[in-house]
Amino acid sequence: MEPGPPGSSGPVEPGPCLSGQRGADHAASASLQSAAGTEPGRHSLAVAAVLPAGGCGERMGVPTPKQFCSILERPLISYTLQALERVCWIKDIVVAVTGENMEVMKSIIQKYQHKRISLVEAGVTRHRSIFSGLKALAEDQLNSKLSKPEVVIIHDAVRPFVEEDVLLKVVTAAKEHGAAGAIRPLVSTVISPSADGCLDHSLERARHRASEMPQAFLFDVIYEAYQQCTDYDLEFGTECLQLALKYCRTKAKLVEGSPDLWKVTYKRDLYAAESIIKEIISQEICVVMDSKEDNKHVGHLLEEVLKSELNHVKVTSEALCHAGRHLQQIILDQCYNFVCVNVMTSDFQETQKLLSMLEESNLSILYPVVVVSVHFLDFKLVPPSQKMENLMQIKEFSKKVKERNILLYGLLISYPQAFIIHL
Ligand SMILES: Nc1ccn([C@@H]2O[C@H](COP(=O)(O)OP(=O)(O)OP(=O)(O)O)[C@@H](O)[C@H]2O)c(=O)n1
Ligand SMILES: O=C(CO)[C@H](O)[C@H](O)COP(=O)(O)O
Repeated sequence: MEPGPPGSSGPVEPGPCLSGQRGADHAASASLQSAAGTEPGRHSLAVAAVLPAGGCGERMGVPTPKQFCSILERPLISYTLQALERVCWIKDIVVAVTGENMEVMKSIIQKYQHKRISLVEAGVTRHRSIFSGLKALAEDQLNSKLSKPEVVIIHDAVRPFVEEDVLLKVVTAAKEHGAAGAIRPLVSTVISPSADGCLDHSLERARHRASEMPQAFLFDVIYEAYQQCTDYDLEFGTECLQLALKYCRTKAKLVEGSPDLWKVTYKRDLYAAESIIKEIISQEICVVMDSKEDNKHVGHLLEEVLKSELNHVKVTSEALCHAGRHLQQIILDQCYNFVCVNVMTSDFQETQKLLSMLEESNLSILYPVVVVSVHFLDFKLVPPSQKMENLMQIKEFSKKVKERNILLYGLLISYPQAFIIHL
């Protein structure tokens, strides 16, 4: 089966793998170590993850398994992998994929430069796929580059919005209780029908919860539970926490999760996921200026206009020329939109500086970063050949940084005309 959604668009531009750590990672990492009763720098808790990705997505109703459907030109599973991969304390990520989709998965790993991933053959049910992943992590595997973790996270490949804090919560709770899982309040009431299709009984909604993912387990607990499972469990079971309870008498700790943990199931969920990503990346705009002192800098005026026009968007401004410490922080705080206003020069040095900072930050690994480079030219004084040169230069930069998931647009302004070049 070929990857790509119904009517899927052109090639996907990869974002490289995050190599550095963000501040949040350090904090989470440190608290994981302390929760695990270890000290930073010494032996820390060994954590791995198993991602079942062997389903066919029947409910989505499209030929492509949903984990390979594209959202903003990138396969769904790549978002989920990246969300786990950026958590530095997850050592190995084992993905269960059908033999049929093994090559597709390999090409996604290569294209998006995913790291720390091992592939195993999925089973015919989700439980069998998870068991296959756990077997690969068990210590009795010959010639395996994987080692048995103390705690294993299980997370569906089709839940792309998993944050580090919930992973940390389930892992620390699993360390203490043996098992833990994310839950959400029920949206609808659960009822039980009788054989004749009539209501038998209804559950009190406030007393029940929806079980979501991620879940985490002491590896020995969940592996033992899967080894003892009946074929019926493996065929029809839908709840890993239940297996730990049934076969290891381990009562899972339940952890409140965020609404974004829901599982992409129906076609409309792909649109919902796309909207969530767009919302995440459109929360802030930073106007970058090429001079600090000038209060009348057109960048300040633009900032004011954007503030009054875009009510729900945080608008900040920062000068690039003063070592950019604040700008570094804005990038670290995950601002995805920049308008670089150049009044002092008509060359692209300032924009290039910003692009270098963005490239170094790895911000664009998960989601695209947009940069609009604004330049003022007096078209009466500047010969057409220079205008052309400027346009070509923006186009060249744009091509180069697109490979890094940075979308560069150029705006050359001369009164009274304005050109926007959509590159
Ligand atoms: N034999 C299977 C079946 C499911 N899964 C995975 O389990 C997760 C959650 O399952 P579900 O949402 O039910 O996925 P599908 O089985 O693909 O969907 P459907 O039930 O609509 O066919 C998905 O990441 C899916 O790929 C798996 O690894 N192996
Ligand atoms: O929600 C879950 C955790 O309990 C699972 O994702 C769910 O049970 C998967 O089941 P299915 O493959 O039947 O959709």
